[in-house]
Amino acid sequence: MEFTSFSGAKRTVASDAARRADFDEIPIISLTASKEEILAKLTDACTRIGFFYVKDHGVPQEKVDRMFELAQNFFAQDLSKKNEINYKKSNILRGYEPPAEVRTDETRKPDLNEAFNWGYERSLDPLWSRTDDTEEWQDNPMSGPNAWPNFPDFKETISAYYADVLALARRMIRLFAEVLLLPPNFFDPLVSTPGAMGRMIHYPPQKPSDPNALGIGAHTDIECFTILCQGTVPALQILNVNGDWIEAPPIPGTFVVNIGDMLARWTNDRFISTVHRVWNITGQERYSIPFFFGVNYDATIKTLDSCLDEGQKSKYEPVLAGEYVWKRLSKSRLGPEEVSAAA
Ligand SMILES: O=C(O)CCC(=O)C(=O)O
Ligand SMILES: [Fe+2]
Repeated sequence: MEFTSFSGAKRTVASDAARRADFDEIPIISLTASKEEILAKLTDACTRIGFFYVKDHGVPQEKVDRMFELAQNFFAQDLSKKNEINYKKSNILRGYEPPAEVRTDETRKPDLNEAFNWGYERSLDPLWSRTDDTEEWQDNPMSGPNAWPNFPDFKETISAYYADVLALARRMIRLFAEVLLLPPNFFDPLVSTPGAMGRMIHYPPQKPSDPNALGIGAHTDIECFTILCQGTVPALQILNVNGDWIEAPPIPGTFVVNIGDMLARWTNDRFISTVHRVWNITGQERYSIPFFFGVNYDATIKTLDSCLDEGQKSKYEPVLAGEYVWKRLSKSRLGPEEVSAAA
């Protein structure tokens, strides 16, 4: 079987069945280890696997727990209530996505999950909100206001979590800069108002007999990297280099971090953006909270010279971050006519 991701990359898939990851197949990196150890483990994980767990990350468990409680309560509402903020009412795809509408893997049925999506606002960013409470949207297809629901403590709960994960992401991108032998602050000016989107996702249990309808179809992530909080129900699977699906179960106190296509483009695939999917055959409701960290939407992603050998050309054309994210997200969420009308 061959699978083509939205980024155009082709991967071989040996079989639809998944197996448990062997020890060390998805490394666990402690962020309180020595810098030397962190950089060595990150280098290996980013260049060989594209996925790893982080522990000792500094985000308090209470903030995580409150997010999962919020997710359960929010998704328990009637569909009509949730649809008051349907993402099709937002011209930047923010708000509520009902089940079976988004087709992340174009070759299969739409995803079974329902989700709430929100994006960066200065009012959510401690770097800005202490000094400035005006929002200034950048001139690109992804910047703009969120679609917050009328639901108790919604924005407050999300703000508390998002601020900490945003700080963690800015810390991680400094580490990635060092892995790439760049100055640690290389990316800092590019993440002052970053394209940083959060999602709360609910995956209903599904029958194992229909692998064509998945919680979320096979895909690679779009942004630089993802910080995923998995909750307690295992269902995430990643495609290893041999074309085998391996399970990446939740580990208490950790986040899963995976490299996305922006960092793959930046590094000419020295950093690997790995295909993954969610297949929830546990019989339980599953909730997860990914955070997708990209650069400012007006930044250009052009392969770093240090990732090209002398005279080597990049596989990737330079792209404007906001346009790239819009193209990819709208492809799976809007019909082709709506995408060209909105372009
Ligand atoms: O829910 C998960 O475990 C993964 C979600 C995911 O891959 C995504 O939203 O891109
Ligand atoms: Fe993903």
